[in-house]
Amino acid sequence: MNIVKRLLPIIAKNLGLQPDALTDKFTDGIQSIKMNCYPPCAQATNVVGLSPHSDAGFMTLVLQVNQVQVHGRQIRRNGTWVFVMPLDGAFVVNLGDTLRIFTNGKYKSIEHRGIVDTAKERMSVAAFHGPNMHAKIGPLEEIVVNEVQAYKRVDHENFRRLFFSAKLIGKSFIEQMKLKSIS
Ligand SMILES: O=C(O)CCC(=O)C(=O)O
Ligand SMILES: [Fe+2]
Repeated sequence: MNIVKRLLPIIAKNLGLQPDALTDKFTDGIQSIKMNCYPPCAQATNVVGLSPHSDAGFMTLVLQVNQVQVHGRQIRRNGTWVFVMPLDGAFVVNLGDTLRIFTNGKYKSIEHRGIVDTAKERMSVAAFHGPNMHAKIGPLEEIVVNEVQAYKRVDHENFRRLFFSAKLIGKSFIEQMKLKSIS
């Protein structure tokens, strides 16, 4: 959580906001950890490792824990799946849907998926970071005074309920959060 907290004033500054614009939301913010294991599969091209999705939280730090350089992770860029190779000792940072919503779409959450290898096992640890449960999930007021609000504003609890009841299908979850008047 400390890494994310250090990035908050930098993101706020980048958006032209006061440095503490995001700080309060991350007092007692939520952090959860998930471990992923992708065993090798001879029929790798016929199976799914992890379905395409964007993470619902604010920011995810992903660490590949075994040192094998495998083609295990892809992001979708301009409609094409691109491999993201791990760097030794470095996190991969995913921007999540909550960051996208807070910034009214200025920061894009990234669609990604897990790929299985024919010969090598891959393991990763994903640390998901989100605001506290009192924070509303919606575009920051300071941003939407000057522009059209693109996403709904909901209670954090409802937001999480919506996410966990949705299927992991690409960007379908964030689509639900869009306001209908926005194409
Ligand atoms: O294993 C990976 O690199 C991806 C993990 C992931 O996207 C997730 O757990 O949400
Ligand atoms: Fe993910």
